[in-house]
Amino acid sequence: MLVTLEGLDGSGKTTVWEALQASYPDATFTREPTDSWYGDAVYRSIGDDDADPIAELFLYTADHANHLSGTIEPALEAGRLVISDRYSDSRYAYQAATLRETRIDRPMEYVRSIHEPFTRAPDLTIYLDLDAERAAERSGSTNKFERREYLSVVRSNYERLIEEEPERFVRVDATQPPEAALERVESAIERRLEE
Ligand SMILES: Nc1ncnc2c1ncn2[C@@H]1O[C@H](COP(=O)(O)OP(=O)(O)O)[C@@H](O)[C@H]1O
Ligand SMILES: Cc1cn([C@H]2C[C@H](O)[C@@H](COP(=O)(O)OP(=O)(O)O)O2)c(=O)[nH]c1=O
Repeated sequence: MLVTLEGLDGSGKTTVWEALQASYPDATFTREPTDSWYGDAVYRSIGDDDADPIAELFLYTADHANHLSGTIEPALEAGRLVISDRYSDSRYAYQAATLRETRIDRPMEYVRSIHEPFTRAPDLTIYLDLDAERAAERSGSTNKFERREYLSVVRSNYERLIEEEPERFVRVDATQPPEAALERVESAIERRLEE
């Protein structure tokens, strides 16, 4: 089973992902951007305020393709529970926002269309729900994506994704204390494992 954690920067995904490692010692814990050289290229682009948004989309997508074939699919084929800190929905929400600056219309549909032929949808996606203002504050606004105005567009993109696939997403209030958020996440995973 593939579980993904999504949400704005600062919503507490990494905090939850780290804590889950104690609860699921046999699971495969992974993340995007990855720690491969593709992920290094992505981080270079994140650090470049003038990066071309289309080029950046393809860097993220290359990293995802390699993540899928090298980590996710082998672990799933071995019957393991896989828990990923960010996955395809991050592209659908974030790159759909950056591509607004380009001549591509319907950017979210475009980003989904380039994933659709090869990606694998998660079985469960936990959405850590936090408003853009608090997300920018908590993340420290250290990169170009962590600004309130941009994050509010990303947040509305996530809302669209949830609306389209309500059965895949479980929304967890990220304003509650970390222990309470973790409890909600664990019970959502348990419920899905039992189904
Ligand atoms: N539920 C929470 N309430 C308040 N602060 C939190 C919570 N979860 C995480 N934080 C803090 O917010 C910051 C960002 O958390 P992090 O887990 O790195 O988020 P993300 O991976 O989503 O960017 C960290 O300083 C972390 O300690
Ligand atoms: C995986 C992914 C991340 N991002 C962005 C979100 C973050 O601002 C940045 C780095 O991701 P990440 O290291 O997960 O940041 P955080 O822990 O603060 O949430 O890259 C995208 O724009 N698209 C993507 O597909």
